[in-house]
Amino acid sequence: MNEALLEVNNISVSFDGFKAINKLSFSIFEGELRAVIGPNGAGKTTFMDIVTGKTRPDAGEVIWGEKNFSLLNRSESQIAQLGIGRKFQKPTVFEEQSVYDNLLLALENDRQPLSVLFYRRNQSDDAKIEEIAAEIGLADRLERRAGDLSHGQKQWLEIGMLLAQEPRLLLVDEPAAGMTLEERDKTVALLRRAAKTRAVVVVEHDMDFVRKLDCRVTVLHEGSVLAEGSLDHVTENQDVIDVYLGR
Ligand SMILES: Nc1ncnc2c1ncn2[C@@H]1O[C@H](COP(=O)(O)OP(=O)(O)OP(=O)(O)O)[C@@H](O)[C@H]1O
Repeated sequence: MNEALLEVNNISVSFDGFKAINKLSFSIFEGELRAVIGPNGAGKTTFMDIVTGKTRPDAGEVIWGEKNFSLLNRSESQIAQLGIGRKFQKPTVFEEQSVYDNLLLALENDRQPLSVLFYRRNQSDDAKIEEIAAEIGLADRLERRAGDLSHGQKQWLEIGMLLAQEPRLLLVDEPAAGMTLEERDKTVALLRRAAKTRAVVVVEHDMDFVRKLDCRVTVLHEGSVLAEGSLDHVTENQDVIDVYLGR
């Protein structure tokens, strides 16, 4: 396997004495698609909060990239700048703007405020936006108002907005929730495509969706890794059956 892109090492965090994350250690590798599953309260969201700098762990290390940067004591925006993008469960696109303008705004995010002020549409942005729109299946919806998109399309648009910032790691929280079966299948294809050129971590409860992702799975339970491997491997694990699947 490649070098670890992200390594969480022995991290713990308590809320009012309750250990939400308990000596959690695992790694994500460059260009890897990984599913993270586990029962409610297992610590999946808290794990993402720690990686993105929203929550500070009480102990442990979070190490990023080949230069082994510590992500602790870095702000959320610094961590985003280092190449970690996060997709929250609810889509947060600019409803009044077109799909094109939403993607443009995401591209502009990287630029200096002054250049945004004097912005003119240019060919390289057009090409980039068309490329992303094709990747997220919205190539024929560029002029559509984002608020008029379906729930699934909004989710894809937001993933596209994150891709515009060229993250090396994309964290995606429960993408399948609220989607039709057809939208789910398209989302699986989108995430699998996205993971060809960057690492993608997907937190998801929907087992059918996770099976279709066809990737390595990490099972969390009580803030630690309970099992890891292929979905078949972890679903045969008696501990996983006891705490998660058998309920
Ligand atoms: N800011 C907070 N303050 C207090 N308790 C918290 C906080 N954040 C998380 N917790 C608690 O930590 C535990 C882990 O929560 P977390 O949201 O990470 O689990 P999860 O695996 O994402 O669950 P779900 O599948 O329900 O989203 C839960 O018991 C939760 O109530």
